[in-house]
Amino acid sequence: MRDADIGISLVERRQKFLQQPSTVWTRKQQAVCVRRAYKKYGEKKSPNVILDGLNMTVPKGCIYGLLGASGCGKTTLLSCIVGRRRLNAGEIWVLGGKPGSAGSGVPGPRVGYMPQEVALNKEFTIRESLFFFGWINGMTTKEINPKVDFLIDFLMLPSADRSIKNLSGGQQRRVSLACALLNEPELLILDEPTVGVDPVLRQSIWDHLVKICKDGSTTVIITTHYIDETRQANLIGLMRGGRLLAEESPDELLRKYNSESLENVFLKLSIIQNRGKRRRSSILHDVTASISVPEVPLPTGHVNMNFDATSEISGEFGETIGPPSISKRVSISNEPTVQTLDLPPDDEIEWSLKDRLTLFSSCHMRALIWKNFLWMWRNVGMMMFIMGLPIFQIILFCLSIGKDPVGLHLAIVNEELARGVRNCTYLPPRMFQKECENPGNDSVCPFIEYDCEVDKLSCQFLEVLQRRNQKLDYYDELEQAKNAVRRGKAWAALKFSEKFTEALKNRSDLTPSTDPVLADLSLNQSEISVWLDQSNQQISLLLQRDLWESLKTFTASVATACGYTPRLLDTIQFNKPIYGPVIPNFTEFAAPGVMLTIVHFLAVALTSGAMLIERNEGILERSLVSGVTGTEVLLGHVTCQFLVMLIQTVAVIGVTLFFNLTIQGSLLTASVLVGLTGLCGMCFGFVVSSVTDNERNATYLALGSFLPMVMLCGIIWPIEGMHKLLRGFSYFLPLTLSTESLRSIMARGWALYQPTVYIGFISTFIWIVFFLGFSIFLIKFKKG
Ligand SMILES: Nc1ncnc2c1ncn2[C@@H]1O[C@H](COP(=O)(O)OP(=O)(O)OP(=O)(O)O)[C@@H](O)[C@H]1O
Repeated sequence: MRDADIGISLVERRQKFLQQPSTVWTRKQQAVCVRRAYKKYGEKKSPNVILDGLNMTVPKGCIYGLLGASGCGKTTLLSCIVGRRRLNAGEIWVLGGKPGSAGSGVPGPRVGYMPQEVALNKEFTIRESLFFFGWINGMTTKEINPKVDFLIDFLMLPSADRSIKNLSGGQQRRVSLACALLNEPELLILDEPTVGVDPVLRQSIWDHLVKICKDGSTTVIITTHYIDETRQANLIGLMRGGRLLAEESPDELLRKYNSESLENVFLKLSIIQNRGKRRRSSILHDVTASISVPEVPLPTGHVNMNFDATSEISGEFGETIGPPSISKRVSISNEPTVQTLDLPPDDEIEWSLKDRLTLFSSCHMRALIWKNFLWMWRNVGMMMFIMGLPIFQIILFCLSIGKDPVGLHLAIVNEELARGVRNCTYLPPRMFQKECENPGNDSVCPFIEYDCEVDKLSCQFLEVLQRRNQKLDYYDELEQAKNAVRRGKAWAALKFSEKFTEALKNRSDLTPSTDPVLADLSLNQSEISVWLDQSNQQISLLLQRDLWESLKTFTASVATACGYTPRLLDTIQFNKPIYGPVIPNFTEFAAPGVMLTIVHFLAVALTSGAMLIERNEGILERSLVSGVTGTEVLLGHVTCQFLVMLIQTVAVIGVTLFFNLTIQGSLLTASVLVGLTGLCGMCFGFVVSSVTDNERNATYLALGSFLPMVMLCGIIWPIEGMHKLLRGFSYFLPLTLSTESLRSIMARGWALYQPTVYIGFISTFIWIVFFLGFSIFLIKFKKG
């Protein structure tokens, strides 16, 4: 306020303002000044125009009642004023600055905002809610305490320790009002604060507003559906069709329109506005014709409204006259004469380098971290579930995935044994006898120990095979065995010919001079014929491996028994592996990827859920209006959820150790990578919650990204087996390089200096920075 203005009344100040040319300086002296505001929603082709060249002037120290039908755009206008939505065109000055501009203090504690929705954490008590908003507005605990008592008493609220969720809708709105009043801001913006409030309390709320505005230090903009309660306002703005039909004091409006009530004034103004439009229906014409509207003199200096057939009435009063900035309607304003005046230069707001470089304020961070921890505490059951989930999932993985299948049925036809008795069941390995009634000599495999003189070598091979925990079912005929495979009763049919042993022994006698027919016969008879069910790759690969391994053991045993070196038939020697177990298993391969996927996606679910709750309940919006920045909100969540992630990381590594999964490398390096991946998931969760509007879409996005990630990041299948194009793309996904890195730490024992390992760390770090930056950008710039 200018020194010269101090001490003069609001009415005098307003008159003075109306008489002087409109300049940036005069606009900055108002609490709020909106000029030629244009705002639309929707597509370019069919825009839904909400503000259409609206002008509004709210002098400091006044109570401004913003009235209008439901859906006329009051909330939209207010959220543009507090800097949470952007105009498509036009300008807004709030407390001397442009909302959202550096150093304007808006959003910030200078503005108290009570949105239409309750915008409170339902799990918190009244006291906790007030403390949160007090702290983010820079108040100390000592300052808040007496205020809490006053507001509870004044707004007739129940005990301060009552949970918000246990309050009635009206009580919740009063707590919301208390949060806006708490820090006594310079500008109070209240969106329907008196809904559901009984008349006595409504009156005392108005009395309170009148009291705080009296000395000019507070300005109130209030929207309400109870038109007549705004009689106590200093100014009323009647909004319709994207503009203000009038902006006057209640008494002046009643006088000008010769009306008893403000509702009547609104009705008359609406009719005036409609007259300018082409008559859309005869009914509307009949209605408007039946109501008499007085000739209204316009304030000095303004031309009469020009109701031509193609234009609409803008109906502005005083300074509010202004042309729609974008629509092609006919202008009825004389303001252009004012606009052509040379405007004084814009005041530069002091904005130091320190302010620019400050990433977060300690009071905001304290309040946000406290709120997040309190939220977790109030949802302790859910938090325990979230922390326990990775343990449960890793246990499930270790118990169910990657172990060799056992008990697979093999259909055996061993023609070396007598018919009929081939169906007998064999006892477990090493007790290699048949459980047959009256077994004859030919009906049992005749030996346990290996002996060069044996006449049934097929039995020796089968014993070795049986030791690998597969089930051998005996059939008389090959066709029966094959049918067993066809019917799914067995995974393979194996046949030993009648002369298997003899032919096998004859193999060593084969020379180039042997009759080829005899040689061929001998080779055929000494072969084990196998028919596999290859419909399941894992099982058929395993059976092939078992058959090769059994054959190797069998030949080595026979060679030894016959006095040869066991390596006689070994032409390839697999030595002790350089990395990994002698018998590799899928668990060891998949474990690193599975661990990272679990930690990553649980973090996505946790953060996106928490952020969406905060945003959809309006708490985020309200905090941002109080001056909290997107960066601070994210940092607050990162701090709290990092703790959850630490617990999850320790749990995941602990379960891995418990199940004896190989961790050859440093436990610390592996844990840090798991933790970083969780952090990366957390930041992805922020992105998910920023780009989606509700939990359902967030779930679709998170689920939609889960499977491609699992498939493309080399978690269940080596990247080397992918299509060439996909392989290239896969390296740009968040879990690919980190999975490879963790696998190298766990299976190969590689340290951080190995490129594969540190590239995994670098890639995860880059993704964290990208996701975090992108979500900060979205929070900051994704405004309606
Ligand atoms: N984010 C949005 N996207 C598209 N349309 C929107 C959006 N927000 C509001 N609208 C539309 O803009 C119009 C004005 O909404 P707004 O909430 O500002 O009205 P209001 O005057 O505050 O209504 P009420 O008094 O019922 O709260 C409505 O038609 C609404 O459907």
